[in-house]
Amino acid sequence: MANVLDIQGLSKRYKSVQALDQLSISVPEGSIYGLLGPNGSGKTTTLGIVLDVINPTAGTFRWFGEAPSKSTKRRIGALLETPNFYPYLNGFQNLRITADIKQVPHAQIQHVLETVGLAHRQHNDFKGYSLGMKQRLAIGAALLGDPEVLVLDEPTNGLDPEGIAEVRELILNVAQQGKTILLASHLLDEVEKVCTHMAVLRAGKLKVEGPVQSIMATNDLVFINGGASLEQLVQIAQGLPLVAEARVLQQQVQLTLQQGASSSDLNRAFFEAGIALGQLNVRKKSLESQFMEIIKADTAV
Ligand SMILES: Nc1ncnc2c1ncn2[C@@H]1O[C@H](COP(=O)(O)OP(=O)(O)OP(=O)(O)O)[C@@H](O)[C@H]1O
Repeated sequence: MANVLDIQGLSKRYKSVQALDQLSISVPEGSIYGLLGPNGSGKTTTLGIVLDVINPTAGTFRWFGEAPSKSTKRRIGALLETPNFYPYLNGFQNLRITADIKQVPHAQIQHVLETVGLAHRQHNDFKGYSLGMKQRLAIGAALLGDPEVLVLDEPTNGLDPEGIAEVRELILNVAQQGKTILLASHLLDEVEKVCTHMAVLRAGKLKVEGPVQSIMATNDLVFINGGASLEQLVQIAQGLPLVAEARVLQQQVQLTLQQGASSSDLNRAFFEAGIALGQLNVRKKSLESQFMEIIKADTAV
């Protein structure tokens, strides 16, 4: 899979604040790529730089394998801030103004309204739209010009649960049309539910990057018991190189495995230590607990 965006060693300094520090990430074509991090971690700065509204202090980026230019810009649709729609114009009329500004044929408006699920409400005034509808219209404005990539900064911020669900569904629909989506979010849940790939930023530094599935698949929690006392199991586990952490937790032993180690490796290691485990259960850690660990690991350094 080709990358639509390659970022190399990107840094941004605002006086005393290092907003971005040597960020290198790649966004694969067709992915929904989540830039995840707490407030102030550098997400908006990253998006601003790749959209050419913020100048980097150092580093480079390439869109579609090319240096950024007017022609690469035309292939990108972006929503960094909520656009100022006219409250007394309807959805269609508002998009027509955007289409004129972007010099996009009006013929595209209908298709965009259908994509964002507002075709049936296009003749209603913008002021009567729900928050979710307003945000969907804003995404529609970014889709005018039929861009290959859609860049969204915190697309569900400030929405009610219904609006959040609508926007998430829309993001998935747009991705199904073959577009790549790069979004910034501080919501783990959002990235977990919507994204195929992710990068975690903390204080401008990249902490982890990869497919969401593989990031979530690492460091599974394993629960064991039987074959020996809980204390003995912990002691043996702590001596095994494939175990990162072991502790007694409610009549079982909870283990975290080293990256790459599997539960069958663990079973074998116990067997070789003369213990036939009575029970072994694997529980995938939530992205949230992994995220907290990534953040903690950083502050501990
Ligand atoms: N124009 C600016 N002048 C000075 N500092 C800035 C400016 N823009 C951003 N910063 C600082 O750079 C750091 C990164 O900010 P950025 O907005 O990129 O983070 P973010 O992850 O998008 O956070 P948020 O979700 O709060 O917007 C923060 O410490 C922020 O205060």
